[in-house]
Amino acid sequence: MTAATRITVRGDDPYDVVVGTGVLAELPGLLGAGVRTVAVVHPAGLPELSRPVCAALEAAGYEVVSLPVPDGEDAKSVHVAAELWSAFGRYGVTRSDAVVGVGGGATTDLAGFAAATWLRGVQVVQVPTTLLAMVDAAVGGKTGINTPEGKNLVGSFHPPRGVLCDLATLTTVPRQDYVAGLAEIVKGGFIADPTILTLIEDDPAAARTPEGEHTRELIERKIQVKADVVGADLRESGLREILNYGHTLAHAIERVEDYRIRHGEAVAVGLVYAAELSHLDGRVGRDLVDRTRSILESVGLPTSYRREAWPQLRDHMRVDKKARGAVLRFVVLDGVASPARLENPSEELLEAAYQEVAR
Ligand SMILES: NC(=O)c1ccc[n+]([C@@H]2O[C@H](COP(=O)([O-])OP(=O)(O)OC[C@H]3O[C@@H](n4cnc5c(N)ncnc54)[C@H](O)[C@@H]3O)[C@@H](O)[C@H]2O)c1
Ligand SMILES: O=C(O)C(=O)C[C@@H](O)[C@H](O)[C@H](O)COP(=O)(O)O
Ligand SMILES: [Zn+2]
Repeated sequence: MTAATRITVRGDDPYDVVVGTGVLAELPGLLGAGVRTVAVVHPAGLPELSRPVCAALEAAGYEVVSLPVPDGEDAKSVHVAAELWSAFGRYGVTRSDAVVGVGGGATTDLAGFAAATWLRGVQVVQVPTTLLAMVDAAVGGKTGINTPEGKNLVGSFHPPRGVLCDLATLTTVPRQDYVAGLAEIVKGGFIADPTILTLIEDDPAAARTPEGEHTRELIERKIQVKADVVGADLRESGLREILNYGHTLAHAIERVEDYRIRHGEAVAVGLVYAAELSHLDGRVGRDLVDRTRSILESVGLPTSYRREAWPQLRDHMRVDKKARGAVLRFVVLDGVASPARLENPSEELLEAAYQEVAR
């Protein structure tokens, strides 16, 4: 066990992100007063993650309902959400009760969405167990599910009551899933915290493991970036869009792949595309694009995608949430830690940037 760090997310309903190793005992303290029943939503195939959570809650006197859901992205569907709503009804989850989401970002997105919609909103505490979920998905209150038309198209802003990141859970995360989480950390480096970039550049091999010398610092720095942004702009009326850097293309790739590519891997390609757009629009030098590619490749993330997919990708980008009518809007960079918006880029620019990531 290590001493816990508490990162506070400000806003109308502030909450803490608790980070440490062996910190599960902190979980009951994150629930609000008056909770009796806790519905624990978790991937069906990972009972070793949900069992200790349920046990800690039972030991603290809560009535615990264990609700297994499909693994990964398959959980983010209206059908699975409907099954959770039925279960909440059967087990009598009331407005004074709580949902706890345990798992990767897909599970916490679904659990948050189910909590946001049940009885028009019950409290949720997130217990992320992947790198990506700790540094991004579980923090900030964006919840969502996918529809046949695209990624996260249905959802709500529903901040958690608290977030518990037990770093001990990271030791079992498959290596490729762990590395995928680094894409969101690198994103945080480019939009806001350049120290993240130098920490990875100094020792990329260490960054790839939960045991790395700077792992905890990388995690806490990225959580701080996210906390600062969502604390100032929960509903993405402006500033929060910077967290979407790289995501316009990434979500289109995920849709084209029918979600059989990891979110973080698609984000890695999307980060290179956004850097290329920034360069071709005359905002940054080629060095920033090269640095983006080099840092992502140094940890084993992809930086290119199929050339022939462009027409399909372009079509899917239409439903990006930053679009306004037919006008596409991108987060780009004017430099490291200097995000900006690119509105209504020409088709030529969009395609020219894609040619640079195409293989
Ligand atoms: N809401 C947000 O702000 C936000 C931000 C970023 C990403 N996301 C979403 O997060 C999702 C991606 O999250 P992810 O990368 O965690 O993927 P994921 O949830 O699919 O998890 C990856 C895999 O790891 C398994 N797993 C989880 N914890 C484990 C553990 N401790 N040990 C072993 N296996 C474990 C999962 O069951 C899954 O098979 C996407 O749906 C993405 O859209 C949301
Ligand atoms: O928190 C945010 O805001 C983000 O954009 C973080 C992203 O990493 C995340 O993938 C998010 O779910 C994308 O949001 P969307 O609104 O484009 O679906
Ligand atoms: Zn993301």
